[in-house]
Amino acid sequence: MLTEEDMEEFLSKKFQSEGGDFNSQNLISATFTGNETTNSYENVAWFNNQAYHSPATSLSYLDQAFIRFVANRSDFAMKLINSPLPRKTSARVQEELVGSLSGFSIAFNIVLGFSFLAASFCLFLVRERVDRSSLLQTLAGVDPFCFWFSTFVWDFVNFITPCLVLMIMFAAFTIEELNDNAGIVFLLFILYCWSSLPLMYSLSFLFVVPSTALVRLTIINMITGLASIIAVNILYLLGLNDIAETLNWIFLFLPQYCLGQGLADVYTNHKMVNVCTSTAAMEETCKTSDINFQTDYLAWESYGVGKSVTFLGVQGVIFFIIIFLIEFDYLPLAWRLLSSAIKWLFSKVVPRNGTGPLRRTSAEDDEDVVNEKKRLNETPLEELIKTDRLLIHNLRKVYETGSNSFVAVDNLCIGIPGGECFGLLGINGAGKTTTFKMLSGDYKSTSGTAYLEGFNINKDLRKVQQRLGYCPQFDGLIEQMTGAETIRMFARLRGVPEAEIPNCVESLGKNLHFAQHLYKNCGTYSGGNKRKLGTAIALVGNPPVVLLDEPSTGMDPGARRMLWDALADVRSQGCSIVITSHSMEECEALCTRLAIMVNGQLRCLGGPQHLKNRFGQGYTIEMKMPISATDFSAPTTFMKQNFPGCDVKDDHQGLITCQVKQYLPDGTALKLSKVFYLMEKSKSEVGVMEYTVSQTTLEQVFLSLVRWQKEAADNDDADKKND
Ligand SMILES: Nc1ncnc2c1ncn2[C@@H]1O[C@H](COP(=O)(O)OP(=O)(O)OP(=O)(O)O)[C@@H](O)[C@H]1O
Repeated sequence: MLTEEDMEEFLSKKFQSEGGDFNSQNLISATFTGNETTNSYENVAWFNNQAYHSPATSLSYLDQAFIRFVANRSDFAMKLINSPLPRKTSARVQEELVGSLSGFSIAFNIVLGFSFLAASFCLFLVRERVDRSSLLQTLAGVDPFCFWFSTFVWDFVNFITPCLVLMIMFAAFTIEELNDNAGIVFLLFILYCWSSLPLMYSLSFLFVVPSTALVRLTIINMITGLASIIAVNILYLLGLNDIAETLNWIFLFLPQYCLGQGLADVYTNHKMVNVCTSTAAMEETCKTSDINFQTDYLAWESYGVGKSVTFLGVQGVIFFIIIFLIEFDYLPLAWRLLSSAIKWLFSKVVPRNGTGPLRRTSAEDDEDVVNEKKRLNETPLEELIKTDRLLIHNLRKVYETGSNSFVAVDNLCIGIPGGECFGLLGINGAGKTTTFKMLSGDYKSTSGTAYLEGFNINKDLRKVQQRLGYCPQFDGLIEQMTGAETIRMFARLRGVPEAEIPNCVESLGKNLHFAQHLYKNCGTYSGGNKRKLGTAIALVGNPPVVLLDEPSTGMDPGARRMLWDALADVRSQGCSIVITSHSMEECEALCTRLAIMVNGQLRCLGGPQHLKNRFGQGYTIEMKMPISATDFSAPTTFMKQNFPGCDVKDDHQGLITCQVKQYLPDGTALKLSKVFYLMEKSKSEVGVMEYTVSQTTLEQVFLSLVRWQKEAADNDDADKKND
């Protein structure tokens, strides 16, 4: 359409009148102004910038129209070719490098996801270690190599599965840079599993709460992986190649970094290889522009992944060595030696007042305890091994808490023959569990040792553990397994023949009275049933020595008696049992010998009757008075007059309890016949309705001995307050 109007006005009117979309209606136009006489023209080609080729098309049409007009040839036609100039090779390479940033973002996201995935493998390990379940497995004969190998194989299978899914996704989304090198990418994934799993295992030893371990290890993985990759790549982009190269070497010791950098390198190298090997000219340009690419993807130089692959492989070996150094106590030992050296140096620089570890007030040495100590220290070991199945020889444990040391077990000496049930009694904190932990190898003793069937716990711990059944104070069960599965697992570990296992499971369930719960998950068990299962685990495979730490806690009276029967059976078959309990009834029912621990030392040692005879304070007499009686002075006076030194313990609800001394002031023993004669007399003289005479109970012996620990503790507290 021709017009003489101003072009902008013309176009806006046309747009308004025709309506529709401006960009599709108005592509090109032209304005011609000029003077034929002076032969001067000013032509303008207009174009809509939305269309790629509109400038060239517009110019072409304008030129064609102008030539037709000037040459007066209406058939004149022009053909226009619009083609970009060829780009510089270096510009193309640069463009590919910028494009390879998507390789970086793929690597970044994979590392982010793997930070969570890798950390999740520590959850079960921390739980097993803290619940003492792994200790029980070790006691059942699991070799540490076997434990870590099977853990690794299982975790590896679980880890490699998401890696395979990722590779399927690369294929589905046609990420050809990774698909074309699937072998290398898969190798990176395999080696990442190989190195990151043992790293997580060794770090899991630092934690006691599984969820804390998961969160902290995820954060550690994210920081070591993402921050390191970002830092190195930004430094390269900023041209700070020297610093980036140094950091690259340092970060190669981190599995996360190796994986991320490796994947990004595979991606970039693929792009570079494609560009630089497309023509000879490109290859030349790449060489002259110092652009790195490797036709061998496993090359050591950039962008090969040789370094990442090698370092991932080496890391796996190093982290496994660390696990075994921890497992065999070399690393904790080195740490203890280092911290003692630092403490020693520090004490030289800043002298401290103090007399070494806080030793709890010492008990007066009892004759039986002294004799046992003497026997164990003076008899040759070869002789003792013949008579005593378990020998606890000057066992001592000092806990280091911050700057303080605390003696929990103080030179314990006990010999326990085969077929004995030995009770270790004491109030809370006396040191019983610590003793068990040292015997089971859970804790190292500070000094002294123990021998089980001649094997020294400090030198042949594995052999000791294989001969020991242990029911710890806290259950140590894997909550996802049923009771039957748990017993079956421990039976297999202890080498019970496969054919006998079903019978073993059923009989333990029946004897310990929890057969109806055998096929339920342990996590759903009540406290008492958990203790029954814990005891069953300790008894699986008939070990020669069984340690039971408060096995009957939480059991109902019926179940408790069933447990006693089961333990009595086991003892009669020749097994030595060492039991701790707060139930004196249980100790009287089960123990052939017992010791009471006070402040980490033995306060007394011997059979229940022997202890009652030695430490008993005579007889306990209970008198029942008529309900209407309100004045008890007459019976009280009667008792005090007839039984010198009589202690009236209680006088409520018409019930009077008196403690009568076994020996009279002149040293002669009080005869039972005299006791009954006087009590019969009390019926007629002071109106006693009924009476009972009983010997001092074990509980009374216990209370009289441990009262000493309480008093000592109270005195210690008072001293501290005074300080
Ligand atoms: N890991 C530890 N670090 C520091 N002190 C500890 C540690 N474990 C135990 N103790 C302390 O050692 C002492 C003995 O503890 P232990 O658990 O052996 O007592 P226990 O006789 O088994 O008590 P309970 O009857 O309550 O089980 C206690 O004073 C306790 O606080």
